[in-house]
Order: sequence, then structure tokens, then C-alpha cells
Amino acid sequence: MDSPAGTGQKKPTTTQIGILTVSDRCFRNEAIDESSKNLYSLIKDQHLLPGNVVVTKIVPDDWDQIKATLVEWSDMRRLNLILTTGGTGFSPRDVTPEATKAVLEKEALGMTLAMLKQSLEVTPLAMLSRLVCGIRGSTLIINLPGSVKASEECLRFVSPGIPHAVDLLQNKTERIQTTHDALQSKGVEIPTSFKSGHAAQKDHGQHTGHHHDFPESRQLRDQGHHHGHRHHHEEHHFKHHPHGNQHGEHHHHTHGHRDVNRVAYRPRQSPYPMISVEEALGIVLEHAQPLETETVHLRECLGRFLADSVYAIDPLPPFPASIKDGYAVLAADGAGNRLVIGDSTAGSVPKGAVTSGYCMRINTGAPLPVGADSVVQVEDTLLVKDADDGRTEVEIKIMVAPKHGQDIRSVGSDIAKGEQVLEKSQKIGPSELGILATVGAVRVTCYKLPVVGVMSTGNELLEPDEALQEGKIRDSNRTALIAQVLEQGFPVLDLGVAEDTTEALFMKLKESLRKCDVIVTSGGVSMGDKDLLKHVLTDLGADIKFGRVFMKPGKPTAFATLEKGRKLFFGLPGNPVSAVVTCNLYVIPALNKMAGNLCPWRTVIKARIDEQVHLDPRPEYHRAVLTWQENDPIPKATRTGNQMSSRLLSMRTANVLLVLPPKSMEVQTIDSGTLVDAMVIGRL
Ligand SMILES: Nc1nc2c(c(=O)[nH]1)N[C@H]1C(S)=C(S)[C@@H](COP(=O)(O)OP(=O)(O)OC[C@H]3O[C@@H](n4cnc5c(N)ncnc54)[C@H](O)[C@@H]3O)O[C@H]1N2
Ligand code: MOO
Ligand SMILES: [Mg+2]
Repeated sequence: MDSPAGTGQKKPTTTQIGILTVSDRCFRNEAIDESSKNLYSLIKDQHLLPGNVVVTKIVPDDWDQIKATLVEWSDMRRLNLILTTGGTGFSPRDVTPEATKAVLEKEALGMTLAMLKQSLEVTPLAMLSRLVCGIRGSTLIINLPGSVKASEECLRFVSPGIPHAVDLLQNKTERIQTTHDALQSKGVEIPTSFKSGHAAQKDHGQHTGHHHDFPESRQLRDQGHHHGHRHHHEEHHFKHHPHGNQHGEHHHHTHGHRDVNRVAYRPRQSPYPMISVEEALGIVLEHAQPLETETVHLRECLGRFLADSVYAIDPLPPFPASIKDGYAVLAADGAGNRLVIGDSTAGSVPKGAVTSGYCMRINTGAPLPVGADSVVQVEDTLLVKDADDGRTEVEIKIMVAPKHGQDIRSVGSDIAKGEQVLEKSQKIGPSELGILATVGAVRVTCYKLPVVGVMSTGNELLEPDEALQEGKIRDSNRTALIAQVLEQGFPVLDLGVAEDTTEALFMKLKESLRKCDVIVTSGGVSMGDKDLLKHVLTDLGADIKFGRVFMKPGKPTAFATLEKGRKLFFGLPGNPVSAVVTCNLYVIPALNKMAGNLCPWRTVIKARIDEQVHLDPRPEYHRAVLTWQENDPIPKATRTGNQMSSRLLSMRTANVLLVLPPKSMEVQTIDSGTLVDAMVIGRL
């Protein structure tokens, strides 16, 4: 339903605005969405606000749809401003404020008050407006009333604060960078305190700009909001070009691309909103799509997922087969003596027919002879005489069940002709392979397996077979991650180690993208000045979906798609445990989904912790070993000692990750014996 409004291709640094109309009637086309049109015109034609309306949408007064759009526009489209109109009143269907609150990370009460205060001066009925304003990630969300008049009034009341708010929500670095460039463009000389080695190298070629780190003045700048003459510059600057000039051009913002070599400018706060594990996994699985299919020989498809259902051309058994070793008889003959007229052995076709008074010896799996309708197992017979003329007589000691077919597998009783024997998306294990063999399906259509490239990053890394050197450590992540992916049955490419330079990373990633469907790196995704991956990804045209997850270990995990979503990139944290844990949580489910597995989630079972655990402010994944006691169906979970994210020993023998909730005001510890969720990551 998104109608991309204002499709003029502006530079992406313009303030991006979305207008969300919440109205059952507009959604059902029973009313024209006048408010949205008016708001759009106020921004586009009357320039009430700087920026571009890049998307408008109408949703019904439905909590979920409002919420989903707000989340998508904030987290995925990363809009700077979302204006909702409608659904802020007292009628039963009015839920916009509630849906908005559900997605806000911080409320912006001042804006709400600004609108309500001035609205109340217009009419006391404004007290019935329940609108809400706030922040999600770096997006400002403002509820406006539904009517054209009230929504225009409120936008006018709140608009003076929006440009500044939007700017503050952008990464602070932009502010510092902007002020810095603005001052420089005004010819204000900024003291050069030092050129960092790398920067110097860079400067050497281009002599552009200076690489500075001026802690004291930056300190002033950081506090620039409250005092100091510099403030006026900033204030003046922002007033003058709040968001570039009227045409939305940007003079100073360098939103998209930051010069990562200006170490002093590295962000002080991550620009990536912290999202929950559930959201992160949801985003990963949304972008992990099943690959194309291919035909694979029976011998090569163990562990693969079927791309088509498989049917039986023939019935099984194809003939009525005996279940026992004994004698084929007519049930009607009941108990008594019989002359044996021959035998039917598996693999042969019996000659002759069984008639009343006669029987035929038969083996398990052998075809039932014509005329016979039951089999009596040899244990229920006696040899009467074995004449030397070959005429053998046996006594059938039991009454054969009146229903025909005793101890016979009728034609198709195991698999009927035309029956679906395997379903699309089913995983092919040993038994499924047997079924494929049964029906003669030796050429199997499966989903392709994603080719996974694993790369480590970091100047500190040595190969496992190298002796330690000053300041170096051995690379354990690549070995562990490759093994995890192999263990899941996916083809893996070892992409080696990229040292901490944008060039090295860029080249390696570009090269790897040609060969892999999925790239898994570890290291270089947190806040360090050598944590360059996220920048390089931007240069590669990646669409970074998230860069921080509210979890421990694994907080700085990054996920991106490349080549229009065809390739996935996982930037796992460098800490060895964080890398292995996040591979379990995000990479393995994604690979499974790409390989055609419709249930890619990890299995979570209940276990009882055997000691008191102190909770962390983040949801934590403790490594543990499950064991079963004879009298307790619930397994016991024993943790693997110190859970530091760097301590790979904590992964040793762990077969589950205990999913522990974050610490809260009410609960700081979990007592021994408590039932907790245990995500299965190893053999139980
Ligand atoms: N100022 C902040 N610093 C850090 C934060 C933060 O929020 N603010 N997050 C911390 C958390 S949490 C994690 S996790 C780590 C992740 O950092 P990176 O992903 O950038 O990883 P690196 O810095 O490259 O390395 C971290 C650590 O792991 C060692 N390492 C890296 N690669 C390997 C490998 N292949 N084999 C073995 N060991 C490896 C590396 O030497 C470091 O000791 O960031 C925290 N910092
Ligand atoms: O998130 Mo980190 O992996 O806790 O150390
Ligand atoms: Mg780091």
C-alpha cells in the first residue's frame, strides 16, 4: 500500500518523511484521505518542514498494522520523521497512540504538550486528543489528529521543533562533523593537533582537510548546547541551514558516508538501534529466502530439503506378499491335513495354484500363490509325512482367522499406487533416502545449499599452526565457525583473514561475494576505530539491516543483504564465544531456511538450572550441559563455568544455550531448580 510520494530523486541525506493515515474508512475507500494530502502539500509546497515525503500509506485503525508500519518505516526504511494522522481520539477503534507507544523507545512529551497546549487555546475539545510523540532508533514519530484542520494546526504547532529534533536524532558525529565543516567553510581556522599515522598517509596523496583530534574543544562542543560562544555558531549554523537550503540540498551533512579515518570522529554512540533477539531473528529469516532448486542424485542428497513432493508410481508390495515363513492355504479349509504342492520363495514367482486340500510352502516376502488367501506360520503346523515320492503332507493345527489375508501384506498395503511418500520441504535423512530408493526416485529435486564463506578479521590474528608473536593471538573463530557450518551440512569456503583496513576488507568481501551466497565474518563490528566492517559494507552497497542486538554475548552483531537481497552478510562479533553463539542463533537458521527448511528455528526445551544464576542487564545465553537423572523427566542444566564472551572454554562440551531474561527491577537472580529455556546446539 506504500505509494512512494515525491519521487524526485533527492540525495539520500534529505530528511525523509513518511505520512501514515490511520483510518478504517479511508482504508476501505469510503472516504478520501484529505489530511494526508494536506500534510503533504504543507511540506512539499508550503515548506512548512524541510525534507521530502518519501512514502505515504493508509492503514485501518488496526493496532498490528499501525505498529508494523511504524517499525518498518523506522527500522528498515530508517525514515527521519513519521507523521501519523487519525485514530487519536476516544472512539473504540482509536488505537494509534497505543500502537505508537508500543514501538517508541523514548517519548517526546514536549512535542505532545506543544500541540495540546496550543490546540486547547483553539478549542477545549482538544483535551480529547490522546496523541503521542516519541523516538524509535533515529526516527521521530508524531501522532496528529485525523481531521484536516486539526492535523494542520498541530503540525504547525509542533513544526518549529522538528528540524532540530531530527538533527539530534541523526548520529551526533554528523552534528560535530557538520559544525566542524560549517566553521571551516566560514574560514574559521580549526587548530590541527595531530595527524594520525594512517590519516597522514591518506593526506599525503590528496592534501584535503585535516585529521584532527582536539579533545578539549570537542569536549566543549559536546556540551555546546548549554554555554560558550561556540554555541551561537552552532545555533546560528543550524538556524541558517537546518537541513540544507529550501531545495533540500545538503551543504554540510555527510550522512551517508563518514570518513572512517578521522578517528576522533568515530561515533560515540552506535548509530544502530539496539533491537531484540526476536526482531533480529525475524529480520534475518525474512531475508533468508529458499535458493533455486537443482536435481541431485540419490547418493548426494542426504541432509538436503526436498523441493517437490515425491509420489509412488508402483504400489508396495507390488504383489500380495507373505509376512511369515509357513504355508499358503485357503482359509476356508480350516484346520487339518494338506498336501504340499510346491514352494514360493522370495524373488521367485510360484508355479501352480493352491486349491482346497492343498497348500504351498512360502517364505516371508514371497508372493502368495494363486488360489491361496492366507498364510499359516510354520510354528502352527506339524509334519504329517514326507513321502519319498515327494508328496509331503502337513497338518494345519489352527483355525485360520475367518477374515482372509492372515499374515499377508496385500498389494499396496505399505505404499499405495500414486501415494505421496515425501512432502516438499521435507528434510532428507537416511530413512527418507530409503523411501526414495523404494519408489525408484534416484534423481531428486532439492533446494540448492547456500555456499558459505567464513572470514576472520583483525591484525592480531595468527594461523593455528603459527607460534605466538608479540601482541598476536591465534584465530579460533574461523576454525570454529567453519566447523559449525560444516556440521550443519553446508558447503563452506575458507576466506582467510582480512587485516583491519578498509581496502583489505573491501577487496576480500568483493572477491568473496562472487563465490558465496552467505558471508560470515567475525570481529570488527563494535565501536573501535578499527571496526571498519559496517563502513565497508556501506561502500559495497550493502543494506545493513541491523548492527546491534540486545543480547549477551553477541551485542554488536551486524546483518546485511547485498545484491538486492540475494546475498546475506553476517558480521559476527570477534569475541570467540560471541561468534559461536551468534552463529547458532542467526546464521544456522538462515542457512536452513535458504536450503528449503520451513522450520529453521533452533529447538528450545525446558531444563532445570542446578545453581543460582545472576542475571545480566542484557538477555544472556549461558552455555550449559544437559543431563538426565533417572527419576526426573526434566533434564538438569549445568553451566560451563565463567561465561565471559572471550572464554571459548565456556563453549566446551556445551550442548545447550540457556536463554536467560535480562535483569529487571523485580528479578536480579534465578534460583537453583528453576525451569529455564534451553536452546539445543549440540548432541543431547
Ligand atoms: N566501547 C565499546 N567497546 C565494545 C563494545 C561496546 O559496546 N562499546 N562491545 C563489546 C562487545 S559486547 C563485543 S562482543 C566486542 C566485539 O567486538 P568486535 O566485533 O569489534 O571484535 P574485535 O574487536 O575485532 O575482537 C574482539 C575480541 O575478540 C578477539 N578476536 C577477534 N577475532 C578473533 C578470532 N578470529 N579468533 C580469536 N579471537 C578473535 C579480539 O582479539 C578481541 O579480543 O566488542 C566489545 N567492545
Ligand atoms: O556482546 Mo559481547 O558478545 O557480550 O561480548
Ligand atoms: Mg572491535
